[in-house]
Amino acid sequence: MSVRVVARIRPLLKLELDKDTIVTAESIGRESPGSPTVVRIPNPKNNMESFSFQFNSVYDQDATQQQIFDHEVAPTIKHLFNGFDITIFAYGVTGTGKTHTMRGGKSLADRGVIPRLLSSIYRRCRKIEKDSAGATQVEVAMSYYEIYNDKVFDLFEPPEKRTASGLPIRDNNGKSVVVGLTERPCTTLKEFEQLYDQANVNRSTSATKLNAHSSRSHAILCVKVTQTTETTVRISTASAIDLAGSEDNRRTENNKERLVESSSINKSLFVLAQCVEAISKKQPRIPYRESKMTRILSLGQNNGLTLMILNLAPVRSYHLDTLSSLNFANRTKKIEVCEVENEPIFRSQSKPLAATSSITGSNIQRQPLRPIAAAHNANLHDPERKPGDKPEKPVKAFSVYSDTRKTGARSSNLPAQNQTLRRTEVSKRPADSSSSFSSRHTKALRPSENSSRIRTAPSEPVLSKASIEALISQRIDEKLAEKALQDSSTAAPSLSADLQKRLDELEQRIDAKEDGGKAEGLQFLLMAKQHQVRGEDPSALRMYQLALPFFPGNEKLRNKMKAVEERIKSKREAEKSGHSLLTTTTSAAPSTMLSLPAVAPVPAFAISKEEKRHSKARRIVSDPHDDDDDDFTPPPADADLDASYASDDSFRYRPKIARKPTKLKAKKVPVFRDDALSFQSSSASANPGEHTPRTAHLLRIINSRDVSQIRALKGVGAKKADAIVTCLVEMEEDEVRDLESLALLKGVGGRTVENMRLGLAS
Ligand SMILES: Nc1ncnc2c1ncn2[C@@H]1O[C@H](COP(=O)(O)OP(=O)(O)OP(=O)(O)O)[C@@H](O)[C@H]1O
Repeated sequence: MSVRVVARIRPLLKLELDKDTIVTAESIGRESPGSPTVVRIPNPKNNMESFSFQFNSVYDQDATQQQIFDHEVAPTIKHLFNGFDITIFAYGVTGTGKTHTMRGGKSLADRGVIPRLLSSIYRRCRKIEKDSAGATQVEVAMSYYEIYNDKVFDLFEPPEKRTASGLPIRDNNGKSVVVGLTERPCTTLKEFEQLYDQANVNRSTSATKLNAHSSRSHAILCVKVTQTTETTVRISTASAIDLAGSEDNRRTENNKERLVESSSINKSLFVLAQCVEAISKKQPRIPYRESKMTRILSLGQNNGLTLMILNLAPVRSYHLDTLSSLNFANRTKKIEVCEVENEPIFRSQSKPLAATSSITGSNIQRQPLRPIAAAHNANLHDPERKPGDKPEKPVKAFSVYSDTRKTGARSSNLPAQNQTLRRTEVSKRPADSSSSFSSRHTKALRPSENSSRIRTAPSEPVLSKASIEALISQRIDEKLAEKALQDSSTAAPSLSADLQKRLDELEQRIDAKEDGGKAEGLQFLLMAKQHQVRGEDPSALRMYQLALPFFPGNEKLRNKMKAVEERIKSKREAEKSGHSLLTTTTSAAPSTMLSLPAVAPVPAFAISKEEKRHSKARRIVSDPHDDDDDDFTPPPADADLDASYASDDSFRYRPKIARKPTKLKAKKVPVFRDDALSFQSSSASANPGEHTPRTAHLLRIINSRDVSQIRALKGVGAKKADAIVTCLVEMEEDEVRDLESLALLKGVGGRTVENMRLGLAS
């Protein structure tokens, strides 16, 4: 099923005026007036026009905490107890009410999703224990942590106990887990409240111009529910995530410390948007690993149920930020998550219960995914696939709805994404086709041998012969599916397999270098490179700008930025002169577009020329019945260069317009004299066989891309070695084939090559 997305418009704050309200909730068509599903917002270019975005539900300013909980969260609780993980996260710009929604206030009426969730969980625990006359025991334990400046900190630990690098994240059975988190058993609501309040004191919050109590971190609360019967143990987790809000630093007037926090927040949200974009475009690489938040959230990779609460401010001062958020949410709602329950562990064959008491660290106990679900989602068997077809999408445990408009969508009252169920609908279990948590009947619709075994009377043998056989065959299936997944992933599209590998290596290096600022800076550099590789120069420039504070005075970085700036400038000039039609469209962009956040958190995805032609048609002009599900795609701003860097335009996805690969151009370079051979500057790649042993050795070292080996070469320091590897990553060719090509790498030059070569023992 897809991620359930609901929007909540917060009430006006003290200094906000009613006349500035621009965001409203509306119902469509035949739906009852009491259940709005559309957010309407004016076109920033033309107030007479409006855009509308449809979600599963929309809550207006007067919606209460109770309503949000009762309609959106309460229905998920029975699924939690049926073995599904649930993820609830609040997303939105700073000051839009995420913390209010998730945590809420102290009074009963003001309590947010989290305390209500816990209250409900405890109620259900008691009921289960009572109904089973004590045969089923339910334990609740919690861990609570924050991601601050891309580092993970345990909120159950006081700040003075934190290490500078935070807690590491590891992959465990395809799940990202934080190693070394405290897990607190928590048996009553009162106990929970004490723990939670205490932990929140440790959370990084601070006053900004936009919010007196702004969260400076992403906070993740994991509630582990363990149900134990005489024969089985079933563990499921509810994760409630209060994301930090994106910020326009020109509006916040943040100081240096806030700026660093803010750029980290914005970066992680930007990566999240990139992940959503990559998923929706079925790109082979989803950049989850580029930020800790996306790794942990694993949107689209996590199993179970996912609810996103999109928090919106109603007023004009948030106009563009709100559009950005709506755009993001519009894409997110199309992500399909795999609804897989955590199978019970049979106590007779599992480790003792004590060993399963932690969901954190490496000892997480979870049954593998059901092979049928995994295989289904991994597209392992596509009978219609022909040899010449495009490569299949990479193996991820999700599938994605098409962005394209579906004809006939209006004929149904169901939210648009639920009308577009395609291939998954056929083979998925019936529960998957439901759009609403409340309408699922998991147990009844998911008969499985295991679940029937859970209900086995205690007097029966723990495992019958048939069940052992079934278990063995299930394990074999799982192993086969696992292997197929691995095989399939290695056969992922080779479009840029090599490049991909190098990027991954770079990522791993960054991961390994969790040494504070530098790793952060390297992350930005990595992202810059990725953008550059994709031909998205404005985004690359933005990332270089974000990296700059981490490498102050780095001339190379500045030069790189200059080069990118020039490239953008000339591209724009070429566009202006070559595509007058396009220019006409872009010049229509509103001036307000230029005032988008300096670090736009969410890309306003650009449209292709073809789409641009239809963009008018996509806008919904005062038509309350129009349930157009397409993205809001404002035309690109006709920004002058500098302004465009600061605009969303910088983050627009540009269709790949015949990007020129980085080729080593033949230009005049020094003549290198080796012991026996000399290579002329303009010579094509020399045959490696012609190299002297020393040159061949040097090229081998360079092509190893091993920074430590390269750094050991004469005249090459750490920075230069890094720069060389960076160039190699960006390079179109597989390897450097001769000394001339080596000298052409940025920052190398003839003298360095000569030094490197002479420094090697012949
Ligand atoms: N539904 C609501 N009812 C009443 N007040 C609200 C509501 N939503 C938000 N507020 C108020 O708006 C202000 C900002 O809300 P909150 O701190 O929850 O925003 P946020 O999105 O978490 O911001 P940040 O990302 O900076 O942490 C707070 O004063 C909060 O009390």
